[in-house]
Amino acid sequence: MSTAIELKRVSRRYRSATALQDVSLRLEKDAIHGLLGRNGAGKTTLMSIATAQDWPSSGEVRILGQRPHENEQVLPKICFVREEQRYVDDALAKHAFSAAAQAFPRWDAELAAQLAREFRVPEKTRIKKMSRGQRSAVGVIIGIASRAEVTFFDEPYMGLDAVARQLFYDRLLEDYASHPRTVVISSHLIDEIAHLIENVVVIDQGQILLQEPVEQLRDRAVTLVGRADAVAEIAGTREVLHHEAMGRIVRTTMLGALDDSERQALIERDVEIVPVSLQQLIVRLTAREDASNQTTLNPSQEVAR
Ligand SMILES: Nc1ncnc2c1ncn2[C@@H]1O[C@H](COP(=O)(O)OP(=O)(O)OP(=O)(O)O)[C@@H](O)[C@H]1O
Repeated sequence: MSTAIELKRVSRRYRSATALQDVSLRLEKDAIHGLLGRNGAGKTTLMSIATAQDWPSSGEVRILGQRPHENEQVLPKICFVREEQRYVDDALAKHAFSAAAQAFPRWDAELAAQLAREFRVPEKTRIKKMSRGQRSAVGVIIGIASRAEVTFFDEPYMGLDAVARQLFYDRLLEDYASHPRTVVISSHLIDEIAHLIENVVVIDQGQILLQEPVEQLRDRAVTLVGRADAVAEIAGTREVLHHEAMGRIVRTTMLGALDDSERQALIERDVEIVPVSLQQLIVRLTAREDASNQTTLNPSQEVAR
């Protein structure tokens, strides 16, 4: 595995808060990673430090094997799309795109123009005067068309409607397939980006709680729907993450994969196996992790909104 992003014991302390606490992380090159966590978990801080827009209080960062801070060799290879991006006062979208063309060597102007039409970005409205969704679209277009080797999207969907969000996911995946690169997306909409990401990183209170390939994570649990006695029989001594009863029918999410004989037994007893929601699984697993870390969090608190 080749590493694109590496943090070694990175901390970021503010006078009143510790945003990152001794974070060590290696993210694989040419993969799409999801950075998930509750409000204030440290996602933006981590991204700001990895993209050299902020300095760590201690620890080291390597992007494509180099320190990114004040490094003219590696900075053009990094794109950071964030909500509070500042633009020149009277800038139109085309001005932001020209600036991006200067900043990113692999910029594709035709792709940017095509995306601007698809996202319906107005040509003659100053970015400052655009709606929130239109401004987000400008950022998303820059993130995709920059083709930067390492691209960070910090909650890129703010203000984007459902059609525009789907367009973002589709176009990002298409362009990623033809131009592989390393992408990190922070999001609260876990199930919405689940099909996009290959690797999940969950951060909470400035620390990494979980890092795992999505497929592996999904295999950790199953959800069964069927008669209570049949489901209980299969569940056996497995750890139950979630349980709902609807009359005699129950819906139970439990840890542990099923073997062939258990699958056969489920068919015979008319118990259905349904896909586990990644959002549910992460919420439950991190609540468990929190409890075992003996933090003061209430286990019912959720990682995602
Ligand atoms: N400039 C700052 N001064 C003081 N504290 C800060 C500053 N920036 C961030 N923090 C604190 O650091 C912690 C992490 O903030 P960060 O913005 O990284 O979280 P986040 O995971 O991106 O949250 P959200 O999902 O709400 O955007 C929070 O407790 C926040 O209050």
